[in-house]
Amino acid sequence: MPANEFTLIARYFSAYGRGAAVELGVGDDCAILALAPHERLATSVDTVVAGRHFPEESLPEDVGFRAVAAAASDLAGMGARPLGMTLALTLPEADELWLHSFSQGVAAAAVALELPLVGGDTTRGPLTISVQVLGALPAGKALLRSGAQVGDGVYVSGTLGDAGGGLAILEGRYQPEPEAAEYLERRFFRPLPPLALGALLLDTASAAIDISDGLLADAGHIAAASGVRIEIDRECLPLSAALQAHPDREQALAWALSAGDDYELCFCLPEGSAVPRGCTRVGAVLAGAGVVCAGAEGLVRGYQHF
Ligand SMILES: Nc1ncnc2c1ncn2[C@@H]1O[C@H](COP(=O)(O)OP(=O)(O)O)[C@@H](O)[C@H]1O
Ligand SMILES: Cc1ncc(C[n+]2csc(CCOP(=O)(O)OP(=O)(O)O)c2C)c(N)n1
Ligand SMILES: [Mg+2]
Repeated sequence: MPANEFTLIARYFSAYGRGAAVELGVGDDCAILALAPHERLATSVDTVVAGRHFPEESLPEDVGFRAVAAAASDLAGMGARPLGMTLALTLPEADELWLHSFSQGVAAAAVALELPLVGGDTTRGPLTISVQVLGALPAGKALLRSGAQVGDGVYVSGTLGDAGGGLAILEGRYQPEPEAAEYLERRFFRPLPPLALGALLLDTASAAIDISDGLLADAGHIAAASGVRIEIDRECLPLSAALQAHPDREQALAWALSAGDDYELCFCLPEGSAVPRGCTRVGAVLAGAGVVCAGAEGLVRGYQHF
């Protein structure tokens, strides 16, 4: 007999819900999560669709991991402490091999990012995966897009452009050495948004955003929300060893500026602030509007869904 939706939920999605904040997880009308006194709830949802957010032929385990990480990235961008997540899943059929592998990826991300799976929804239709994340923010603190001040430095975490390179490999547009290929594909499928860095920045950063659409586009959201101009220096962009080995530096820089899928942070710090480990200064906040980057005039900024 084919499994019904409750069997599928029990089999694949009910075992990853334990966490310090979880009072009630999968199985009732709502989950119940506890906030500490003086904390507030931060929440965000992101959907991923085959062929648009990941190649159709991706391994289900990678799809599951990536969907959770992409959603968790917004908690990092806000400085929120992860509490838990819910998963809304629309499936064309009850393919248990697919579900087993997918749920392993979700579970791996749940552990890595400390986001217990506390609830969700399972329906039939074209494959669509939505992850809602729940986080906690201390009273009066949050990393908003709107606080950048003229004179601040602009920083990013980690390295940029790796996922763009990974997608190019998956789509047959780039063939590096096997070691670089493995690293770049992993950066596409297994991003780890820097949640601890987000929380650390709550006391120092004037503004922040997670980089999902590419540095130029996402820095543009800070510039617009803060009423400032941001200048990015292409030569300062942090590139991984794998991208530095790219024979065409222009292509590597283009990925770092505009391919997106990085799930790193872009943030602004007042002059003289200590720079967190693993972060790089890439530009400055000036009076005016928009994002300027010499040498990047022709690049498309941000992924357009419509
Ligand atoms: N259908 C919608 N209804 C209400 N708010 C939405 C909807 N789609 C997006 N938003 C909100 O618009 C803002 C920008 O969305 P998006 O670009 O997806 O942000 P992010 O890159 O952080 O995921 C966010 O605050 C998001 O919550
Ligand atoms: C097959 C495939 N093609 C293209 C991309 C590139 N891409 C798709 S959506 C996107 C931006 C982020 O997605 P969005 O739904 O806008 O997420 P949000 O900004 O809301 O977090 C990027 C860079 C991809 N990840 N996979
Ligand atoms: Mg979104």
